[in-house]
Amino acid sequence: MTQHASSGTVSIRNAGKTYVSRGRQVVALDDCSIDIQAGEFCAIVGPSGCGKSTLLNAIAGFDSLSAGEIVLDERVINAPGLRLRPGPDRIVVFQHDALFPWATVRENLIRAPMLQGRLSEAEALARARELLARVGLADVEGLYPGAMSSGMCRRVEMVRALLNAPRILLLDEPFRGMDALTKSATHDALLELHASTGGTVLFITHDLEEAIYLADRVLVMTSRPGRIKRAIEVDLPRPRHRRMLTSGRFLALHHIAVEAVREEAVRAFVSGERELA
Ligand SMILES: Nc1ncnc2c1ncn2[C@@H]1O[C@H](COP(=O)(O)OP(=O)(O)OP(=O)(O)O)[C@@H](O)[C@H]1O
Repeated sequence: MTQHASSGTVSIRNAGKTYVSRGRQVVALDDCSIDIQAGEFCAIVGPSGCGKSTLLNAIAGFDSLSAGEIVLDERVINAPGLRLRPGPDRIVVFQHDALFPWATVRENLIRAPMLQGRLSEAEALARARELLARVGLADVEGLYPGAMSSGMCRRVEMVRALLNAPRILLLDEPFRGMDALTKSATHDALLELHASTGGTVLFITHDLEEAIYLADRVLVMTSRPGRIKRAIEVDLPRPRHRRMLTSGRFLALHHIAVEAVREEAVRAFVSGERELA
């Protein structure tokens, strides 16, 4: 099961992405560079439209870079002209529901590893049950997604992603729109899964509190064209607990992140005004 998870080093080197839409060029990323260590939990924050999803999609292999390269465990996975190969080594969890509605939780979980021949049915089921128990869902395997809350579905999706033992788990605002209690329980489920599987995680969010609570490093992106403006080391101990949210250190980190993002949001606003002028 852990054939990928012991690795997961990502190098983003001078990445650039320019979209051409209706004859107009949009430079989403420019000279964006960062190294992410194996097992590291990084959160990416930044103003709306700064290129966060573009970067995540480039790592996932959904869209090509226009410049630079992305290297995963010494293999170039994205560069201009390179044939992209998205696969189970890089799994994305989105905000919207992605479970098969016509299949039970058990079928949703064990299908891919069995079809790929990586795990037998018994192995997949044992691993699925172990991970479900870790996120407080020991008794849901016979349910259909329609019978579960969004928070439960998102936890099952994270378990499904990790059953594929990805080198990197990519999450694009997966908890957006959840109520505070559900969000908090889902944070702790993700932390538990990260602690027990040890894989690399890249998590996009607008919620700076969430970013600091979960991550080892918070990467703040500039306004478009996006690049990494600042990497904030989150030196809070693990395991994380909700009571840390009110600690002096947490509040200091939050202040640093808010200021960094605010600066970029203002810059985006000003450049938007100039574009309109
Ligand atoms: N397929 C596309 N074609 C043209 N422009 C695009 C395309 N996808 C994204 N863009 C533009 O690229 C820029 C970056 O978009 P992206 O979705 O990566 O930003 P983001 O930081 O994830 O935004 P948000 O926080 O609002 O989700 C935006 O200006 C967006 O309009």
